[in-house]
Amino acid sequence: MTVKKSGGLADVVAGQTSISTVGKAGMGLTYRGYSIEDLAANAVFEETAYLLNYGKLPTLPELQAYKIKLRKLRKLPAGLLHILEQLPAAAHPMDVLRTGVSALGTFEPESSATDHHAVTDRLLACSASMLLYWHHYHSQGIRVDTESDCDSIAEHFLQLLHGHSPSKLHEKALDVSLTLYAEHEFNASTFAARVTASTLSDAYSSVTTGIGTLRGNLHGGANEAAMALIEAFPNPAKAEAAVRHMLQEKKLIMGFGHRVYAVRDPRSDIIKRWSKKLSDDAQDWVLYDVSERIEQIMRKEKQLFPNLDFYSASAYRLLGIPTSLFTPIFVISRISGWMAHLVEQRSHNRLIRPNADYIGPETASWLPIDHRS
Ligand SMILES: CC(=O)SCCNC(=O)CCNC(=O)[C@H](O)C(C)(C)COP(=O)(O)OP(=O)(O)OC[C@H]1O[C@@H](n2cnc3c(N)ncnc32)[C@H](O)[C@@H]1OP(=O)(O)O
Ligand SMILES: O=C([O-])CC(=O)C(=O)O
Repeated sequence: MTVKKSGGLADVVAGQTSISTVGKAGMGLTYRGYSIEDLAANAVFEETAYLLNYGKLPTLPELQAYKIKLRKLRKLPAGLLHILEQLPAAAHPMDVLRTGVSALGTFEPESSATDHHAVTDRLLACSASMLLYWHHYHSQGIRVDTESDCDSIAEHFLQLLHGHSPSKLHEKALDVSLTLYAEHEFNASTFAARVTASTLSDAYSSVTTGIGTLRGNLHGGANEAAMALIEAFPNPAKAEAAVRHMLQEKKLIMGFGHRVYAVRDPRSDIIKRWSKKLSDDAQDWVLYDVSERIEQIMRKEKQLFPNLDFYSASAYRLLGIPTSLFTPIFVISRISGWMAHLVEQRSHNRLIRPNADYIGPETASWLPIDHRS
C-alpha cells in the first residue's frame, strides 16, 4: 500500500477560483474555460493576458488597442533606471525583477484612483524593460532604450536582448511559452500573492511576493536548474549514465514531477514540440536529444513526467537566452495570472490565515538570564 505524504497543504482545497482548472479529470488545463492547447495554437500572449484579466477573449479591435496600450508603457522612470544601475552586476535577475517591481511601486503606487488593470498593464509591458536594461548596463555598459515599436511582448523581449528583430519562428516560440506560463491556479507563488492581497496590501506587494516565491528551484527556478543539468552532457549516453547515478543517490531531477498532475503536464507536450521545431531550425539537436533521453529514464525509473520547466530550458537556450533570464521570463508571463488572482481575491476577500498544530514544548517556567546555561 502506498502511504501518501502529508504536509505542504497537499490535497487541501484552499479556496475557489474561476480563472483556471488544473488537473481536473476530463477538463485538462483551461484558462477561463479555454483549453491550453487551443490557446497555445491560436492565441497570442497579449490575448491570453487579456482573457485572464478581463475575463473574456478580446475582439480584434480590443486586442489591437490593448497591444498599442502595452507598447506605450515600456519606458521606465528615470529613478528606476538609476536604481537598476546601482544593483550589483552579479545579482540574480530574479532579485533584480523583484527589486524593480517593488521600486516601481514607489514611483507609481497603486492608489484608489488607479485601477488594478493599470498596474497589470504597466508590469506586463515594462518588466522585460527592467530586466534587460539592467542586463545590458551591467554586461556591456550600455544604457538601452527600452521603448520600441515591437508588436508583442515576445518580440520586445528578444529584440531588447539581442539588439535585432527576432525571426517569426523565435518570436512565436517565446510567445507560446508566455501563454503556457501565464496561469496555474493555486501554485505556490500565486497562493503567496493571494495571501498578500488578502491583507488588503497593494498590487506591487502581491507581485513582489509572487516573484520571491517563484524563484526557488522547486517552483519556477526549476527551468534554470534543468538547463544546468541538460547542458552538462555532450550526448544522450552520458546524460543517461549521470541521471541513473543521480537517481541512485536520491537526487531530484529538476523539471520532473508535479504536485497536482499525476500522469502528465499538458503544457510539456506543447513546449516539447517547440523545442524540437527550434532544434530543427538551428540544425542542432544535442539539447533536445539529451532532454529526450532524460525524459525516457525518468519515465522508466521513476514513472515521472516532464513538467513545463523541462523542455522550456532547451527551447529558451535555442532562442539564445542566457540561463539566468529563464525564470524572469516566467515572471513576465505569470504577472498576468497573479494579477487575475489578486482581483479575484479582492472581489470576495477574507484574510487568509490558517491554523497550525502546536508541537513545541509544554509551558516552561521563566529562566532569569543568569540561570541559563
Ligand atoms: C512550473 C512549475 O513550477 S512545475 C514544478 C517545478 N519543480 C521541479 O521540477 C522540481 C523537481 N520536482 C519536485 O521537486 C517535485 O516533483 C515537486 C516539488 C514539483 C512536487 O513535489 P511534491 O508534490 O511534494 O512531491 P514529492 O516531493 O512528495 O515527490 C514524491 C516522490 O517522488 C520523488 N520525486 C518527485 N519529483 C522528483 C524529481 N523531479 N526527481 C526525482 N524524484 C522526484 C520524490 O523524491 C518523492 O520520493 P519519496 O516518496 O521516495 O520521498
Ligand atoms: O502548479 C504548480 O504547482 C506549479 C506550476 O506548474 C505552475 O505554477 O505553473
